[in-house]
Amino acid sequence: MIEAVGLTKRYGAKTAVYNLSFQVRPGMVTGFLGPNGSGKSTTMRMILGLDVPSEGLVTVNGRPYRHLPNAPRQVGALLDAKAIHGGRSAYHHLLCLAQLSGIPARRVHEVLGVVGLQDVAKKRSKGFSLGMGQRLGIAAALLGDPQVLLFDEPVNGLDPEGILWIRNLMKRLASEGRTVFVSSHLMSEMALTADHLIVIGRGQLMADMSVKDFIAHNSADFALVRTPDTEPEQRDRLTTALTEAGGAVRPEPDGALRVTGLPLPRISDLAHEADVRLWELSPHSASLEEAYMRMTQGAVDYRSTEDQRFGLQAQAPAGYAPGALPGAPGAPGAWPPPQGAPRPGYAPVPGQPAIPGQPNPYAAPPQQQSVQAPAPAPAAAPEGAAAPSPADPNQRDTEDAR
Ligand SMILES: Nc1ncnc2c1ncn2[C@@H]1O[C@H](COP(=O)(O)OP(=O)(O)OP(=O)(O)O)[C@@H](O)[C@H]1O
Repeated sequence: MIEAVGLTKRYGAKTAVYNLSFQVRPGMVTGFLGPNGSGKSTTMRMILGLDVPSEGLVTVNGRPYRHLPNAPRQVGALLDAKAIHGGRSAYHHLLCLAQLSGIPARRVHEVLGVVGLQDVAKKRSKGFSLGMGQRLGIAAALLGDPQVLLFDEPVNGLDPEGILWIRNLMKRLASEGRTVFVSSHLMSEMALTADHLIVIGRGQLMADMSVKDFIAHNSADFALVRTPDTEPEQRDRLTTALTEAGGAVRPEPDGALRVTGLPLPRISDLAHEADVRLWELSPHSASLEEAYMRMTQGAVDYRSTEDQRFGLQAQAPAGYAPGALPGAPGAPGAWPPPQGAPRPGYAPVPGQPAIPGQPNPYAAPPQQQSVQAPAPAPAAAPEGAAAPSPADPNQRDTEDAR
């Protein structure tokens, strides 16, 4: 179990992590998500005692990492796969680590097999591809057979086969009762791998909940409605009828209508009453990626001028005056938003109005949830965002089930 309480890290004037409190429990894979520069690596470094918190505390199995007896046997981590002495072979790299922690040499052979590097164990690691380096880093994390594992972007550089392998590995480690904490930018991968999510934005906790709840709380279910292409007036008539009935209607690029706020049978009845034929009426749920984009919209430091994310927001409620892009000073999505102001950077929280005093038209049935509106904290745009790496060939491990 990993537990953070009021964890804060400042680098001079820069607050990288602010007042983070969360628990990472054993027996499940917990995904750690956040935009570039949101403080994920800093948090992981503090968990591992590589950075000292400015305030607060983080413990592993009840103790700060530096106070853990024989820490490498309790905690394994992949932080930076490139942090390897390139002149050493994979075998010798692992053997050195094992000897430092009193781990028997036979364990080196075991982990080389687990990660599929047994055939290149004697080769110098400087000739390794990015994916092979990732596997070597994972082998090092597994060396002490630890109960707690941290992986920072473990699928970085892995090809589809490698990604599948690591997905299965993490699930297996969690099913053995271990604590598995993994950061990733790949939402589709997290949706398949993680059971639970901790999401941060600009160093602050934004969500701590199951993947299922996260999607339910941060995405509005919607209906896709399609009228005959050849009769645009039917589409206009239906748009009017649905809007008058309280639905929010947004045209899709392919000519369909995306409708929120009305149940499917009601849409069907309204179409019938308006004498409109339907070619499609289908229910849809947002993906984890869409839910994540909606939640973190206001907490992104780096954004292309061609970024399409704005379109992922739920349509603004009546009376809402859109302004500059979220994050711009003085814009509705500026960080931190003024007290009580609408938050265009976030999907309306289910059960809560997007604008105080007005109903939330996209609301799912009210449920208990723990999305947190970050408290004001000093934050400035960090430098140097890492780009995802292309896939590259990798080895196959001895435990590959396929
Ligand atoms: N040693 C340091 N000195 C000064 N600032 C730092 C240091 N380490 C991190 N930061 C800053 O703290 C912020 C959080 O960085 P961090 O690397 O933890 O984010 P991240 O979420 O891991 O980002 P990414 O997803 O891009 O890897 C960034 O603004 C970064 O520039």
